[in-house]
Amino acid sequence: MQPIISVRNLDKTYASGFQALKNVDLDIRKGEIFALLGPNGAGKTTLISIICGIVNPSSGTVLADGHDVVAEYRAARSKIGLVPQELSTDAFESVWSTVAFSRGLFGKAPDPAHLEKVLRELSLWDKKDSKILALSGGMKRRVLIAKALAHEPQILFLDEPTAGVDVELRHDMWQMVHRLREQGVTIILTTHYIEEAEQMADRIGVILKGELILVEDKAALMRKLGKKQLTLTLQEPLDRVPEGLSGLPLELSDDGNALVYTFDVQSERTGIATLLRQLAEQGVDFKDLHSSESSLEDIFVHLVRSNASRPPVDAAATEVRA
Ligand SMILES: Nc1ncnc2c1ncn2[C@@H]1O[C@H](COP(=O)(O)OP(=O)(O)OP(=O)(O)O)[C@@H](O)[C@H]1O
Repeated sequence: MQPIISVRNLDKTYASGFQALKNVDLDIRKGEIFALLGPNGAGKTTLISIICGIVNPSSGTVLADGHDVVAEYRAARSKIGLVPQELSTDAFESVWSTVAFSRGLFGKAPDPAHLEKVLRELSLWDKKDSKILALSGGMKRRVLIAKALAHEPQILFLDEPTAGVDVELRHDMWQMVHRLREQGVTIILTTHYIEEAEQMADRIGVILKGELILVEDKAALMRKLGKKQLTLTLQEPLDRVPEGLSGLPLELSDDGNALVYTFDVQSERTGIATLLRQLAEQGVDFKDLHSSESSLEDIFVHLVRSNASRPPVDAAATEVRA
């Protein structure tokens, strides 16, 4: 199937000389939930802004549903809904008129029934006549989503959708995302919250210093990079890992009450049988054991750390950062 978004050889150097994106290639599949992860300043917003036609690329191409986002801006943009991080709408407008205006921007005929559905789903219906300025921060976030959905986009971008929102709104957003996916909408979200990506995404892309260093199915990513740990709670505390066990990937907990054995999820042989035999030989008794798997967060921290020593993408980057 043709990807709904196709990014090729994308570079972005801002006027300051700062290279925010370097040679990004990315295909987004129709109907998937794609999470773009990366630390502050990695280039997530820049990438989204280019796909949405708000920022021009320095080189490379982006097609949204087959339309070039620069050459065929209007056609491409009409397929896309963008929920930005901040509201830059007229504070004196009512919720209804600002959302209706957003729909009109894309040349869509008025459709009060659709707008009502969107506002109801976002628990904004009883606020439809309120002025934006009179809304709470959370309600303003809901208005941003309503605006993005007003023209029935096939692709929805959510830039840090749940940063600073309360539990209820976060829950509502996740539900909304799943509902939209059921309707066939493709969703791309950026997030700092690994938990969010872990719970919601089908695929994950990791962006670091302007480079997309990894794109993977979430399940495969967790299988590939995930580690499992087996924790053995000891009968008697130890003050160090016994000599005879020193060749194994074992660590003693700080209080000396548990031994933690780490192994690859992928590898065929976990070494657990050997571990248990050697423990018995060394006379180490345990009263309990449990295993746990690394979270996406562990994987992400590991990725960022192991890439921390990479050189910046160009010399200008060093200057700006210095
Ligand atoms: N208009 C601009 N001019 C110069 N540099 C810019 C401009 N916009 C962004 N940058 C720089 O480009 C880099 C990437 O910024 P971007 O906003 O894309 O990152 P991000 O991954 O979205 O970060 P965050 O998680 O903090 O939102 C940053 O170092 C930023 O300072």
